Amino acid sequence: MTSRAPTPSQLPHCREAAPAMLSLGLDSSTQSCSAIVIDTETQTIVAETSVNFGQRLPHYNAPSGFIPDGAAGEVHADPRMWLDALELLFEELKDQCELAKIAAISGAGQQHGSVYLNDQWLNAIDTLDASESLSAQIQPCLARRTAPIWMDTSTGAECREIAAALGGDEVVCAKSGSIPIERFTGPQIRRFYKNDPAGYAQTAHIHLVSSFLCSVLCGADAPIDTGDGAGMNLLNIHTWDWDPELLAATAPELGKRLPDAAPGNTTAGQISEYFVEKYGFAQGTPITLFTGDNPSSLVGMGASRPGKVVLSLGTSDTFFAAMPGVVADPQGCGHVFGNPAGGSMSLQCFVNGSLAREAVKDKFNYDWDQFTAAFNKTPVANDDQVMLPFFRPEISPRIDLAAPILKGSEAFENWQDADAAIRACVEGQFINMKLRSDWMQLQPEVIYLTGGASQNDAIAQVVADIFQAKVQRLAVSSSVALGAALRAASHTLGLNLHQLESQFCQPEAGSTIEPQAAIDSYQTATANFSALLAKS
Ligand SMILES: Nc1ncnc2c1ncn2[C@@H]1O[C@H](COP(=O)(O)OP(=O)(O)O)[C@@H](O)[C@H]1O
Ligand SMILES: O=C(CO)[C@@H](O)[C@H](O)COP(=O)(O)O
Repeated sequence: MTSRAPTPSQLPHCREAAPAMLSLGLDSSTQSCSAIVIDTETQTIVAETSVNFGQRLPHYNAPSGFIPDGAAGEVHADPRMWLDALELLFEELKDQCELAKIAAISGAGQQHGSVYLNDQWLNAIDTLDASESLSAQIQPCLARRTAPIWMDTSTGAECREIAAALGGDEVVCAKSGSIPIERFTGPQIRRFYKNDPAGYAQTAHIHLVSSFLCSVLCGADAPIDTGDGAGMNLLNIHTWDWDPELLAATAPELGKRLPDAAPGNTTAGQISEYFVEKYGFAQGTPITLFTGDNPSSLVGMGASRPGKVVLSLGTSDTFFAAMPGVVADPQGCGHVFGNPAGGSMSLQCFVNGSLAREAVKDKFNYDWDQFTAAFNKTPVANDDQVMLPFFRPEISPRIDLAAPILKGSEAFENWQDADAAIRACVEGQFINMKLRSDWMQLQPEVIYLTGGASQNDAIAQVVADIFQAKVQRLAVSSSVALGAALRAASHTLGLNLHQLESQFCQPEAGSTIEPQAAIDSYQTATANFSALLAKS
């Protein structure tokens, strides 16, 4: 997530204070890999840095973190890019803070993405040579050159097959917390097994992005935590363990290819010698299981206990909250994931998030300032002209686009009015979000905003107006990495997680945005949106 937190040099005591209780949180999300180091004694941020994949590693040809123009809905990324970014990140981090003083480590990865490894994997990560790069040494272990990620929509047939084998979408949803979903790892594994049986046969281990990176850091196979594991259509959300029927419906002998599933507050291992020698971490530093970026953000937003609603505007837009019990979406669009602090969380994901906003911005060659200024030049609710802001297939609601096109009301089809189109796109996104998140039965008075687009006050104002709720941002904006640092500190240093959340997850002073529009301002626009959607 993009950083707005004070830099270490702006923070008092950050280098001088005795850093006895330092905890490192990592975040490998869609577009960047980020790190934050917190000092739990002085309650300060010691270091923070981020590596943008597209900007820093352009040779992977993934300007937004994924390889563009995949066939048949495929969206993949190169795992070597994530490894190179991790090394760049540690290079930068060691200039900001003495890594030997870090006592606890955890992390998070973009959800659902899967890495396929052959039988050389365990030996390779156990015997890494610090004079070589991670990517060069792990490349020979890749049984599949690239990793399908959460934007991949190529598995419609496999979703139907898994549902049929189990007795319907509802059965899969009751077991796994979600109906079979194209981007989820189980359907992705099934497609790989069907399309490339030889590649599947060579695959000895399958990891999520989170458990892959955790394993590399430990030099040993790490379990998949229940927060991220629930995004696979393979984990049973009642036992929080792999479900034999889901495994059998997905691919043969899948169970032996998966690591264990375990709760997030489990020690994965100790940092491997490679990172001790190359970057100066202390030998034996414990690593807590990694989780998905959204479950991690739940903690980093101070929302791991039910009561707070979080809206993350990263590459995807996600709306989520910790739940007192298991609450599943009757329409089958939403998901139940494990809450890293215990219990579960509900989440609704909108694939057309930041990249859709960027598409409208780029269409008019605007920068973010011009994009933001458009909201001052246009009326709230845009005279009730709405747009269906779907530039790529969407899950919330399900929209399969043969070719990515913008669906809009007639007023926008000719793209005459840039400012109105920008407002219509953003308003369409949040009208849609309000309609799709009703199943969680949350009527938040405050929405906690995070992710790269959360810094945009105009977008935050639209959220406040449509949800008729206050919007707040936190002082530390990298909530995924912060959540990982807090989880590691709690688990390894024995500190109370909720106390850590109240220390580190405070609203940014003056960041509250109140609703300005009248309560019924979006009534007609919402009806128009629903009508347009029904016609599409
Ligand atoms: N000023 C801004 N206004 C709106 N969106 C922004 C702004 N700055 C950055 N963004 C969006 O933030 C997105 C990246 O968010 P980030 O949380 O870093 O993503 P991820 O965690 O998925 O890698 C970019 O795709 C960009 O569109
Ligand atoms: O698919 C989902 C959640 O189900 C996405 O939210 C991914 O987890 C990617 O997250 P960002 O990189 O957009 O934060």
